[in-house]
Amino acid sequence: MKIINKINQKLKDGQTFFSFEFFPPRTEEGVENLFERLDRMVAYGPIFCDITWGAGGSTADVTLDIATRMQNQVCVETMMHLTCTNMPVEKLESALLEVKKAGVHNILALRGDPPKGQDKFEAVEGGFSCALDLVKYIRKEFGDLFGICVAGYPEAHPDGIVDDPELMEQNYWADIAYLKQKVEAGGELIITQLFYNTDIFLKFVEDCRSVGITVPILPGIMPIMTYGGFKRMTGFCKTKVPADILEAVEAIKDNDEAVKNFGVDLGVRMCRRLLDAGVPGVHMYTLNLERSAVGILERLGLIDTARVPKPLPWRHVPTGTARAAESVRPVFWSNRTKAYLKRTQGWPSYPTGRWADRGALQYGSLADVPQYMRRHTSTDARKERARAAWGSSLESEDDVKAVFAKYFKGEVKLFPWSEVEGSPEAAAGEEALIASGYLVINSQPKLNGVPSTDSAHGWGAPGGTLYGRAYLEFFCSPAAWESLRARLDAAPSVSYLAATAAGSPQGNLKPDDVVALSWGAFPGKEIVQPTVLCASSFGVWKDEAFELWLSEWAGLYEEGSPSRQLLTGIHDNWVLVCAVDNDYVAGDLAKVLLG
Ligand SMILES: Cc1cc2nc3c(=O)[nH]c(=O)nc-3n(C[C@H](O)[C@H](O)[C@H](O)COP(=O)(O)OP(=O)(O)OC[C@H]3O[C@@H](n4cnc5c(N)ncnc54)[C@H](O)[C@@H]3O)c2cc1C
Ligand SMILES: NC(=O)c1ccc[n+]([C@@H]2O[C@H](COP(=O)([O-])OP(=O)(O)OC[C@H]3O[C@@H](n4cnc5c(N)ncnc54)[C@H](O)[C@@H]3O)[C@@H](O)[C@H]2O)c1
Repeated sequence: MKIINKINQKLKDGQTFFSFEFFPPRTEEGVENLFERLDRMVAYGPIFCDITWGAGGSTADVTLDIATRMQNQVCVETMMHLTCTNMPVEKLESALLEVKKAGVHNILALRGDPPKGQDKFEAVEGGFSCALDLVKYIRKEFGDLFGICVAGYPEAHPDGIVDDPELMEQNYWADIAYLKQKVEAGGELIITQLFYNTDIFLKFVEDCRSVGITVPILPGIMPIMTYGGFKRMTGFCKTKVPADILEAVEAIKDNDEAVKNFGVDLGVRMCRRLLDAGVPGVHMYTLNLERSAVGILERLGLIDTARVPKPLPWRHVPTGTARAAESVRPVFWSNRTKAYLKRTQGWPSYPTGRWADRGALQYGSLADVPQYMRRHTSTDARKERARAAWGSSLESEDDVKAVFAKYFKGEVKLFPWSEVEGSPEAAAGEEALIASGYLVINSQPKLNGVPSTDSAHGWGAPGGTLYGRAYLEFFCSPAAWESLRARLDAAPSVSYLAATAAGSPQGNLKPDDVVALSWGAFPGKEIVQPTVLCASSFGVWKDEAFELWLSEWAGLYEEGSPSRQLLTGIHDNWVLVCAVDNDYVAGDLAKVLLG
């Protein structure tokens, strides 16, 4: 969906909004860290996130890949920066075709800075010499498909900043006249260069309006995070820093913590002034860091880190994309959303309703998701981190059990069966179950009439009432399975499925059974039923769940080592069980399992 349409809706509803800008990290490790941060920051509900295009096109492939993953895996409306530097038209066209295919339909069209070692911008052969040409090109070749944003300079573009006041004034107005051309050619939104004097920004907006530029103008806010970074950036951009700010920063320049805190205080003051003056939203230059941008927004009351909004129990897909209408997902992937989205790429949604044919669900093969099968072990640094969390060597099944226990107590934040770092939502009885030898990998608590605003289990709009059947999924040893199976068969309200790595699923659910696991009643709406246990998907999931023993965990240790043998043995012999207690009022699933 075009970002401008989302902004127009916010303007109509009188709601303030914010957005986050990121840049492509230089290493693979950095990219993975960025995605973890994105997961956390997107949960706060930015209206969009954008990713920069490295100077001179140096990060083209990484930027394209990150933009694609942001839109389709992190599920946030994404805008990609694109510049003309070193980009002949054919390269621009192929980049645009690639993002079009990936569903990234918002572009920040820029000229770009001159390549390193060159003072003046010169168009590459067969390329464009200014952002205006790029905007025109995108509109000519792609019609109205892309939402186009352009850059604005409240203090004029640095090339036009000169000492002579008369010439400066001329350059300032020439820049505004040129900005108007960019808008007339198709620019629907303006984001500005950083500034520290809010009066200058407000005057710039007024001046733009005076020449007939009517599109929204978002202030680019760069929180001061380090003294060095602040000096470098304001020097490079020729930013006018008010004397009181400069003095305050100079006085604390050797105290990094004080500089960061000052940056947050200043960001809050600047944004408050801008919002009070009628600016509709703020664009945060995050520099890929969380603390300052989130700190500012929290103090402005635009986000509440203690209550992160959750429209559904799982991350929703941006409106306007093919998956936007999706409202149901199988429970198995609840901690592996990205792998699920990858394996179901091309589905409009999980088939629901009376005529849905779930027997024919076509999941992508495991080979399509290598990135997500080695989430915690994809780089040496990650392997190191995972070994620190799960043990540098494992001697017995008790050592393995201890890792699960620590994860559910929140003492370990990494887990082979979860893409995200953090502590799982507590369900009933995991501790006792793990102590009894059940290696729990997923669970859902029994809910019977919990308010949708509940701090632990809430999701959806306020005013709703939530229900859920207790669900537990775990590996158990072949010896434990014998007696457990008899108890599960005898329990009147329990449905279950079980399988070994090599075997087919067995249990008391039929292949086309679907059990509702969570549902909510909201005023004026039909029942929403976002999580299900889908029997036909279990066969697909169990291969993934077993494979994670090997790709995420056993692979940390040397071939032939006792640790690797231990984990491979569990993979080869243990049973994966998923069980649901249909009695969400009086059922006690943990009791059935413990016997
Ligand atoms: C929000 C934002 C994001 C940015 N992101 C990136 C990024 O991801 N990657 C990156 O490399 N750089 C980025 N930049 C920097 C940007 O590429 C540079 O500032 C560059 O020097 C100018 O780009 P532009 O799109 O503003 O250029 P343009 O709009 O083309 O303008 C450049 C200058 O030339 C003048 N000019 C150009 N053509 C004409 C004309 N026909 N008539 C009159 N005047 C003209 C303009 O007035 C202006 O002074 C970003 C800048 C901003 C503000
Ligand atoms: N608003 C901007 O003007 C802006 C934004 C992004 C990038 N850029 C320029 O693009 C080029 C490539 O940037 P990169 O992402 O590869 O790495 P980088 O290391 O130069 O910049 C890292 C990040 O800092 C921020 N940033 C950099 N220059 C900025 C500026 N002048 N104003 C506001 N924010 C700025 C952006 O978020 C950028 O992604 C550089 O020349 C950079 O200065 C400018």
